[in-house]
Amino acid sequence: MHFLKKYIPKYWKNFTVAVLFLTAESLCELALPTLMALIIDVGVANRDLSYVLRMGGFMLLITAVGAIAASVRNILASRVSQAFGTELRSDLFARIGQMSFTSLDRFERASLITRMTNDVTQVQNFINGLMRVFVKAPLICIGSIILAARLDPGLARILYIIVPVVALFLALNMKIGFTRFTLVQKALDRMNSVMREYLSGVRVVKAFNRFDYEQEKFNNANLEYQAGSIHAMRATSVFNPASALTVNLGIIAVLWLGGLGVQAGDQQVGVVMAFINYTTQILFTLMLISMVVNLFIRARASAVRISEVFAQADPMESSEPERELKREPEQVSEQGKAGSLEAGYERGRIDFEEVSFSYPGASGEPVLRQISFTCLPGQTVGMIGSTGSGKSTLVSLIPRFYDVTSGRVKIGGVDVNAQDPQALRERIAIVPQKTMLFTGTFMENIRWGNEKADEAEAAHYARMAEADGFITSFPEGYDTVVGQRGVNLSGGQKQRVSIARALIRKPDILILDDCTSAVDVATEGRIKTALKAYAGGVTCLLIAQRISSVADADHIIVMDEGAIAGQGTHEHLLRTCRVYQEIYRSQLGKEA
Ligand SMILES: Nc1ncnc2c1ncn2[C@@H]1O[C@H](COP(=O)(O)OP(=O)(O)OP(=O)(O)O)[C@@H](O)[C@H]1O
Repeated sequence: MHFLKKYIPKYWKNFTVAVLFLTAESLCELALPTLMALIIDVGVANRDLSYVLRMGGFMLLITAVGAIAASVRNILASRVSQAFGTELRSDLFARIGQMSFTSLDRFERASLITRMTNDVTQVQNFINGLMRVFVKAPLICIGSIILAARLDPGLARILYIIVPVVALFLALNMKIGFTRFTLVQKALDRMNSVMREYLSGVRVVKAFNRFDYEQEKFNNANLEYQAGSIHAMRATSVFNPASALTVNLGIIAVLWLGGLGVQAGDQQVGVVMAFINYTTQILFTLMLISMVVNLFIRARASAVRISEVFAQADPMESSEPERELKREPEQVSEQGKAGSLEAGYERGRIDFEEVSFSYPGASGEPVLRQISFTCLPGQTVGMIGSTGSGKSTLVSLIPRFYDVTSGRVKIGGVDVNAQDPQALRERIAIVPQKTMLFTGTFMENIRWGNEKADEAEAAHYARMAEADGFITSFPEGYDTVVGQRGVNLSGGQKQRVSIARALIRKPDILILDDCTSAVDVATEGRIKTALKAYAGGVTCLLIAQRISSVADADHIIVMDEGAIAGQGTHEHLLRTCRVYQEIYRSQLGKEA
């Protein structure tokens, strides 16, 4: 839970001020029973009305001071806990944003949402609770014991018994509650996960009429959450009544022994009443502690889950920083020469050298085996192969979404492991296989790729991606709001908007991962012609299912079961590559 340390310097001052007001509030509360004992034993016993009024007025004043201190403390407590919660959520969001795919894959997406929301709230509630009992509880508890002992050392022995017993109950409560509340948070994760999956697949669920099945899945997760919560509550519920019972037994003992003392004339009524007040205050404080202990148990379970996100070691963070843009010229030409006829610095050049890759945590055969190829700047390289042959995985190594298991991926002649992932990605634009648009207008979605680009540029690239036609057919044109994930668009329309979003980035390397699969052949042809004009010095990697999509590429790579089955031009592959011939035959129905 080291992550909490970061917030201490920022909030300790307000926290301390809140605690000071809390101390004032506690001192006021502590003084009241003694004042009351004086009113009864001195004022009432001696029928001294002016003493009663004076002390009564003093009690009122002290109560008012206590109330003001409590209000200020409440305001400060809310301010500190809310500000802390907001900052923690924001830091978590930033941390998740920095995570590599390797780290992200370790967490369920729904679990990350629960951690950012519910878990942060639990910690925030605890901090708030802490400012209600921190200092106050021990102060009132110890102060009550001392003041009660001063009033009557004999009766105080009862307190020496009940306080440790109640403290033991609190400790047990904490120990038993922690594991159970951790399980409750996990059950909440599962429930969120079912909900999230349902919402993202709602069309499929409706198309297959499987709502009942999904409903049952949700109900099961919901019941599991309920059972977990009940189990946790049940396991810890015994401790509060047990504490109350212990204290009440103590009060009975005080009444009994005090009553005997009063009867025998050794004891004053006011003292017995003050003693009972102090005992009740102790009970109240211990209850308060118990409430905060419960908050603490949940907060601790939540803080552990939050710290897992912060502690997620990211292999990419530990690698060397970017240095390729500042390389010495001699070094550049040497690296540039390797495997290339052209020397010098080539930002769009891609080299794969004997690359093998397995997804972190996955067992079995590597997804990619001994991949070697080179894309020269400005080349259009097609990539084709059966489904699951590793095409998307291969291109995900270029922006360093994952680190290779062995071999080297070089961009611009420099190993990607020696480059800062963020700077590297600045130079690459990807149109992913699964199109993703964000809530906002067409214009916002396209300019999302490059904030600096103006509206005319956005329209220019939309035309290039064959998106301008259908965008302008909407009454509000580029200002039409695209629903969440582009829900109000067809698959092909979404693909074209995401192509425009990539083009506006003006990258050194453009990766198009099967992004015209939902576009008709004629439109695809026009996009490709436009891309040729656009490409210039841009290296374009084009993954496709249709051979016609890659046939005119400068170079084609054929993937088969994680390895390269052949590479070269269309004609060369038709002559030499069996896998390519098979794809060609299956698609065109003619012999190669
Ligand atoms: N995040 C992941 N974790 C573990 N394995 C994965 C992951 N993503 C893909 N795989 C596996 O890697 C292999 C290659 O998948 P990949 O998506 O790269 O293939 P592809 O050639 O792009 O397929 P398609 O043409 O269907 O998109 C598959 O066997 C797949 O199961």
